[in-house]
Amino acid sequence: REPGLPPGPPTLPLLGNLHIFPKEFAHFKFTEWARTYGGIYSLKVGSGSAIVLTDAAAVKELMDKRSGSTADRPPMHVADLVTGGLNMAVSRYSESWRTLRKAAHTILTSQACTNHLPIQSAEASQLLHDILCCPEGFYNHIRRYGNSVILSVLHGKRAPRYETQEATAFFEAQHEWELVLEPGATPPIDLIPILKYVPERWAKWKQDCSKTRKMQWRLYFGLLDETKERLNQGEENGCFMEELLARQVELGMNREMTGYLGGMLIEGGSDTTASYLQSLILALVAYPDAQRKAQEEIDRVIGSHRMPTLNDLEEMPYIRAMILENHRWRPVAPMFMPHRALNDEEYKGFVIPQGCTIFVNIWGIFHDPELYDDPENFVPERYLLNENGTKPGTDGSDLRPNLPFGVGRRACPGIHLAQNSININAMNFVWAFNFTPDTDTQGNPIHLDTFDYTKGIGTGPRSFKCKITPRSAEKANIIEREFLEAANTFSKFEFGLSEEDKEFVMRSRARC
Ligand code: HEM
Repeated sequence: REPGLPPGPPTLPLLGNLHIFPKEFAHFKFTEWARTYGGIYSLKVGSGSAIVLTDAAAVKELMDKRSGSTADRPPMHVADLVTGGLNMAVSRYSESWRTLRKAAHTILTSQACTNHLPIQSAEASQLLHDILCCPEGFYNHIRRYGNSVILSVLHGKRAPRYETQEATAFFEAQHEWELVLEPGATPPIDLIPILKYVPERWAKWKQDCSKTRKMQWRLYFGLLDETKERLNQGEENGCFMEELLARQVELGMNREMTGYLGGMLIEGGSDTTASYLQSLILALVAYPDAQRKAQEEIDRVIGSHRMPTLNDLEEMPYIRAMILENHRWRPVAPMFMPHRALNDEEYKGFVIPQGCTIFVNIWGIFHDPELYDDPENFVPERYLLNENGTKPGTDGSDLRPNLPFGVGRRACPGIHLAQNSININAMNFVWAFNFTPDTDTQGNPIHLDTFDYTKGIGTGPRSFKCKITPRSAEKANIIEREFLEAANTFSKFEFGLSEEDKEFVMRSRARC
């Protein structure tokens, strides 16, 4: 370990800490080390260094205030092979990243997302309807919802079923992409660059990259061409890609960048939103008191005769607290995405060397007993005390409520769209349903493992079982009615549907 680096676990010659570097669920090990080595510590990976931040003040200073110096991403050769360097989330802090990022900000403004609320609310009403008709399928209904919202808002084309061609194509391409990105799936190409030159026929990982690239291209550029076709025929529906195509030259985007931006935003927005909502259901089942309090509040504010709308949230401090608590309890990206230092930085006497990888261990911060009372449990009440949920007498001013969406120049550009989805559905869920544990053959509740999560940079609960029942016949009727009324909003996003999709749409609108 070079002088000036923050402390960290003991190293071995040549390997550094490589032999103990966690291959999965790194946030748990990183948090354990933080409790020993402190809020800023370092890991040696061969001759390279990684800095792990589990300290809110350090995150604020280094990642937000000095973002110009910490907004790079570590090089990832496999990502470049698949995306040609055009995936905004993993691409380096480069000219093309800046162009893509600017384009994303141009379309995903708060106002633009508000303009798309009708389709988001219509999709949310289908989600309630799907759960009402087939509660045991809730996990995939939510996944369909997450995907269909982003497909509609971005590409103007919705996925009425989980099996709709575009949804399936996305889930399959995404699965391949995640496999390619998984640590250990490829040789350490970024550490030993000569491996890049192994011919494809001898390198399975290169074949996997080509396969993933083809799958992504087919979907992303297929959607782009469909949007162009609709524009040519004068059938605009106001989706974001239409705007992007119209402003392509002004934004400095070529065809490849436009197609990839549209595609990578599906990646960024689809399963993240779904994972958040799946975690919320897990929490509602595992913490019945919190569920009851949220229901009491929504009953008081809304009653039984109508569904909630986004404007109602202002009147519901407990549900707002529950939404923040779900971000804290099970963050969708427990270590954000790795950043990289562009320059040497100095912080509290430590050196953060140029070129090092920086991990923001948001899990460790959100589960720090120094900051939060009873951090392992889902306790929305903490966010009624103050906006950061910290325990009395603690200074939480280095935190901020939107911290789960990332830091500095890399912070999530989809935050407005995501928050609208989260807010609408969180209210809908507690208004509409009771969520209880599944039972065994003797009728005993089955204990839920609230740590059974998927691996990866973005994580969510693995598929789990629970019982979901409507809270009243009146509410079930309102859900049916709202879903039928949504048909109007859906109609301009339902073109080119397969025969199976058309039949599904007809059947689902005929009866539950
Ligand atoms: C619950 C929902 C979501 C959460 C919690 C979330 C969180 C995050 C986080 C933590 C990052 C990494 C920030 C960093 O490295 O500092 C990120 C990046 C990103 N997110 Fe989201 N996100 C969500 C939804 C969305 C949606 C709906 C979209 C698209 C419409 C989206 C698009 C992106 C993109 C493109 C990036 C990469 C930004 C860059 O590297 O410049 N996300 N998000």
